[in-house]
Amino acid sequence: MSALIPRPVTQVAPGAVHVPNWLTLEEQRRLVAACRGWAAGPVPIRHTRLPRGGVMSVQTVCVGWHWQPYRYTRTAGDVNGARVAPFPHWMVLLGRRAVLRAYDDREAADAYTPDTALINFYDGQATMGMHQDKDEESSAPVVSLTVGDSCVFRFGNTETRTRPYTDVELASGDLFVFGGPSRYAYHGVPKVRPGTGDPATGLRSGRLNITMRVAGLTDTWPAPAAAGAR
Ligand SMILES: O=C(O)CCC(=O)C(=O)O
Ligand SMILES: [Fe+2]
Repeated sequence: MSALIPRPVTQVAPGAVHVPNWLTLEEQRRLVAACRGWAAGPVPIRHTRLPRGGVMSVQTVCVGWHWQPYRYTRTAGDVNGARVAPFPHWMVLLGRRAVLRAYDDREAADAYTPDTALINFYDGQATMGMHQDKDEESSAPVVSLTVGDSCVFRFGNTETRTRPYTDVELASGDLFVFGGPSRYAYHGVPKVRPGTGDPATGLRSGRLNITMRVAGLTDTWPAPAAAGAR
């Protein structure tokens, strides 16, 4: 297919849109570099511990608000107690462009102000079970980006974690947005395809996934003063 012809957008379910090859290689490179920085700190990337003692196979670091099962906080009490990195304005703008591309709705795009992102790193074995994203106070759409290895993204229904679902192949640069009637659909990643990513993104192996959301929370206390600033 000619590079000049935009690839079609696929509606997987009402409000759930897949846009293949949305990010340029340069944008993917910049995302990889930004995520590398966040993975190093102030809260290092880690396998999230689950309340019943398990650990997730995916590694996750958050910006804006820290997610741990099943709430958002400003500080990472389950990691090192540090405050998470701020949500950068350039990522707000990227989120708005994503919503505009997915829904072709300027008003919805302009109103979209993501304030948290989960950055997930999958090695060849990592998977994510079927779940709903429902710890946010807002029902604004979730914007998901893939860089690196492809995966099978299973997009289901709002009622059960089982069928009916659609298996979507998400490749490097792809955008997936789910909002509206699909905002609370169950979804998961049953399989990553090792070796399918282009090392030119800066990611030698594995799959990077960034999901932006609107946590919709307000701070009840001011940020702790920096050491020495009292
Ligand atoms: O890796 C993905 O594509 C999905 C990630 C996800 O569902 C989540 O972080 O809640
Ligand atoms: Fe999710």
